[in-house]
Amino acid sequence: MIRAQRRPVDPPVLLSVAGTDSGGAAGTAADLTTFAALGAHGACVVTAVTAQDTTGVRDVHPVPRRSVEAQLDAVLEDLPVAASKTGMLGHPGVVELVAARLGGTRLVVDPVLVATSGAVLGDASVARAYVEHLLPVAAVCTPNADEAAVLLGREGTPRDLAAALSDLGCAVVVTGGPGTDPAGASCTDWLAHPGGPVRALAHPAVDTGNDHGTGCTFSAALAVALGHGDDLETAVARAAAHTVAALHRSSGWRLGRGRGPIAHTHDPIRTTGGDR
Ligand SMILES: Nc1ncnc2c1ncn2[C@@H]1O[C@H](COP(=O)(O)OP(=O)(O)O)[C@@H](O)[C@H]1O
Ligand SMILES: Cc1ncc(COP(=O)(O)O)c(N)n1
Repeated sequence: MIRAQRRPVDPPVLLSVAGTDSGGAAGTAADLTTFAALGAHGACVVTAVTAQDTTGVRDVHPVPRRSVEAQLDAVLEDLPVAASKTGMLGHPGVVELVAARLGGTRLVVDPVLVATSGAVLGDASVARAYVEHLLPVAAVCTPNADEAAVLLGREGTPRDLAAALSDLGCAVVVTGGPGTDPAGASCTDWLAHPGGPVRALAHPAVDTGNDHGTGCTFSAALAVALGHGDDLETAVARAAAHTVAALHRSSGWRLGRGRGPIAHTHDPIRTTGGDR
């Protein structure tokens, strides 16, 4: 007798709206692999194609707005998106488009403006569009301290920048690498809710030069946790733990001539050498 098979549970669908990185460390590559590592199905809307490696960005080819719009329509008209995240958007028109389509949903905005290598991936008009259109309708925004200062047009402590950005209407995590601790032993992220207190969230620092794609991985993991229904503090803690574990896995790698990729792998398949 053939028994009726129970239908497997559908994975949550997570959407990445980001640029590609030909070196496979940041952007779409980091987002989709993080979604997969955390058990989600990843959809991706590509906003720009970058020629990039571990040492820097050689070329940026923006995807036309109407193509970004068509990709967004294709995903949103077909798939039950539980949460989304944005990375490099590259053009103010694309920032406005994303605000119109994804505003008010479980949306994590990683305002990518400058790459780790120093390349500008979003100019002043993009920063203005984030402030005017996207941050007021996002669930949470995850700039590093430099990006937070560019968005606000002024310097400040990470705590102060987090509080000021949250006044725009969304929760904010100002992320900090190991440079936030003079001893380099811990990293502190600053979490601010609109109108609420700012909390310092510290975790151990990983001593590594392989951190290209870290911010993308963190914000993608944060979107997965929010898609699961976690509250923001739990989601931030889970995303940080995932990121730290990934940085540990790649810390001994020697890939590329520059800042190597953060690990996107889970349990690597090891070569056993067969029966020898
Ligand atoms: N060397 C590190 N060890 C542990 N955590 C890190 C390290 N570098 C970054 N992080 C964490 O990774 C997340 C993303 O931060 P960050 O590196 O500031 O992003 P970005 O790539 O946008 O600059 C944060 O939670 C931050 O604390
Ligand atoms: C396409 C793309 N998106 C995002 C980043 C930022 O990542 P990082 O800060 O690690 O350079 C990047 N370099 N390229």
